Amino acid sequence: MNTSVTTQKDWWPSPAKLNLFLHILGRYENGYHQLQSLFQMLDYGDSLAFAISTDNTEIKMDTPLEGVPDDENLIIKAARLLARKANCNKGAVISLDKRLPMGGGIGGGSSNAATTLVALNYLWDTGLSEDELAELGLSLGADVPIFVRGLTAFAGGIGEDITPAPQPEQYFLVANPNVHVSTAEVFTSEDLPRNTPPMRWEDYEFEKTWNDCQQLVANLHPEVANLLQWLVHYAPSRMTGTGACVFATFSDYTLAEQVRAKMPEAWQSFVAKGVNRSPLLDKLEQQR
Ligand SMILES: C[C@@](CO)(OP(=O)(O)O)[C@H](O)COP(=O)(O)OP(=O)(O)OC[C@H]1O[C@@H](n2ccc(N)nc2=O)[C@H](O)[C@@H]1O
Ligand SMILES: Nc1ncnc2c1ncn2[C@@H]1O[C@H](COP(=O)(O)OP(=O)(O)O)[C@@H](O)[C@H]1O
Repeated sequence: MNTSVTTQKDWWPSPAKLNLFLHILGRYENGYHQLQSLFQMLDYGDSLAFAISTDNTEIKMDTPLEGVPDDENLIIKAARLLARKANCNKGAVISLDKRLPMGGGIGGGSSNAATTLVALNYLWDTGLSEDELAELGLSLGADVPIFVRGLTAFAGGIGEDITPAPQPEQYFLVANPNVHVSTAEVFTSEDLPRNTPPMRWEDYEFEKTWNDCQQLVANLHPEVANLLQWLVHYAPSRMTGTGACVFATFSDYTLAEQVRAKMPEAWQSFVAKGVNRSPLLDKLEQQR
């Protein structure tokens, strides 16, 4: 008799974001930059599953991430941080289904950390509030709180000062020029503009904004410039975050897919819908 039992994994979404614009206003004394941005949540991303243990406190990946040792994986860091903060005596074996390019400016690592905090807080029953999770997340990266909150939002400060900003329904063709851009490298460059005047959120219009990192990154990596030049032929296009991914905006899904079909194969790409509420929030609500 076959006694093996297969239990289906319960997957938690870890969505990508786009920075629809990114203005750099200045630099704080600690080296971090004061910015203004619009973080658009997408319905597309990685997924994480958590097997909880109640008899030991071990936290480990069962799907190691190529090039990222477990001790440096933001998923493991987030889980350990939560366990410490909440004096948790449980463990977890974590699976990651990675779809998002790493270091692409679409927030994969930060989103993985936020999903880990939100999911384990529920599965371990550690009872932290959303504010407490966002604060914990900030110590892992400037982008983690916005993924914990899970809303399309304007962000100020270093990215943690969040104002929800629902956007009209749009589709995004997101493409990866296959170059890795380090966020730290961009922010330490002498050539980065750092003097964009502050903008009132109510004055936001896509056409009147830009990404202050785009020119620098396009100069450093001609592939980014080539990709932008190709996309802008079809739709308004811009780089996200500190790069290297680039997006083009469409009001129609089919049109976005048609342009994607024409794209040279060297550029990996996907079409995603912009959402005002992250799929992570929906997943959490389904549990309750
Ligand atoms: C600027 C954004 C826009 O989304 O770039 P992307 O990483 O998404 O491309 C993010 O806020 C990045 O957030 P995140 O990637 O979490 O940043 P962190 O790990 O905290 O910091 C990475 C590096 O960027 C610098 N940094 C980050 C945020 C900020 N407001 N000013 C900075 O100068 C830090 O000095 C650090 O060396
Ligand atoms: N779980 C993770 N997923 C992705 N990257 C991770 C993860 N843990 C650590 N990292 C590191 O964080 C870096 C930035 O990753 P990511 O958040 O995907 O890019 P970006 O901040 O440009 O959107 C990666 O190059 C990688 O070294």
